[in-house]
Amino acid sequence: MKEFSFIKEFMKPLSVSDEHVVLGIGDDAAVIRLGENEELVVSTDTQVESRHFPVGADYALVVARAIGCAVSDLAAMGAQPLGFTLSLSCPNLNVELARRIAEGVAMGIERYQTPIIGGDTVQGPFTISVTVMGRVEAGQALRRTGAQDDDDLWVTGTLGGSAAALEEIDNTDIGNLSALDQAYWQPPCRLEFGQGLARGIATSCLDLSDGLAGDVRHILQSSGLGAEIDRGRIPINPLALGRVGRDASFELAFQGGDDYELLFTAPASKRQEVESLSLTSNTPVTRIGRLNLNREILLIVDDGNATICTNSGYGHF
Ligand SMILES: Nc1ncnc2c1ncn2[C@@H]1O[C@H](COP(=O)(O)OP(=O)(O)O)[C@@H](O)[C@H]1O
Ligand SMILES: Cc1ncc(C[n+]2csc(CCOP(=O)(O)OP(=O)(O)O)c2C)c(N)n1
Ligand SMILES: [Mg+2]
Repeated sequence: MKEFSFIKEFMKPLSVSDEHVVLGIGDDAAVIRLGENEELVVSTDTQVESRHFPVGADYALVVARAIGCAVSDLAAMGAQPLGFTLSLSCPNLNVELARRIAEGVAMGIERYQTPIIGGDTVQGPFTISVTVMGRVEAGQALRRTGAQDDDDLWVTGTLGGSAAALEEIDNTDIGNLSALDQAYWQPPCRLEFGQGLARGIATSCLDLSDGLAGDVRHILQSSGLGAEIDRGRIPINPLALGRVGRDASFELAFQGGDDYELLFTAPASKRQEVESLSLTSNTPVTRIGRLNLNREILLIVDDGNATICTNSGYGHF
């Protein structure tokens, strides 16, 4: 069974909204009402050795990246980070490993502007779980739902760099990462941009972890809409393009995953606001397509020819 069927069919029915739970299972994070004006945003993500990060990688890099991947869900909700907890499972623990973990935590705290507030430490296979908490003004959280017919589809940054780096990750020397390696090890985490989008600009938003081809479907499915994406507009990481060429880098950008950029929708009337937010937050942004009424169908337009995309991005199981 696919992870999304498991979540939808078995877990989601157990989650009910009540006066406190504004948003339960199914989005990048849950939203809990605290008072009149504030909501708590909570999300958890687990990283497993050899599945999410290469065997033998420097643990400082692994831990800092895991924090970034988790905080990225707060960016996708337009939330301001409040803190994170770190649950660690390691086969053994010595002073050297402890130092690497502590260095990674310190890097993550600094890079992603989020304090550590707790965690858990157990023996077992290398696994890291990070739970993040953030705040939004009541009713402001960005969701995967909410896109409207004719909305523009936008993406931040460039795509495919992380997957290209991962194809040849042999160097995890923390002091000597290439610019392409950084695309994998240092998720961009668009916090300021996400918070700006939540101030009435975006109609829906998520962060790209499983690849554009798969993740765009979360927006389409939850709004009952389709989309047309202009293949030539997808912003491919130039270093990935240089390394593997046009077609292969397109595949990495489209379905490689691990980009942690934001994918969002906004009405055409908000184009100027998106552009000026991009400037003030120093976040590159590209308009890659438009939503339409063709239920959940993704069309890729290339030189005037349209093809239906059946690719569904990264999946566990
Ligand atoms: N085992 C689980 N039990 C309950 N909820 C889950 C479980 N696994 C995932 N979810 C929920 O399903 C939704 C989608 O999860 P996921 O695809 O991991 O999102 P993301 O890519 O933002 O991390 C989230 O709301 C998440 O909290
Ligand atoms: C060693 C290694 N191989 C392959 C990948 C590619 N990969 C693994 S999981 C994944 C998807 C994102 O992980 P997931 O647990 O689904 O994160 P979430 O969507 O919950 O944020 C990708 C692209 C990787 N990151 N590391
Ligand atoms: Mg997740």
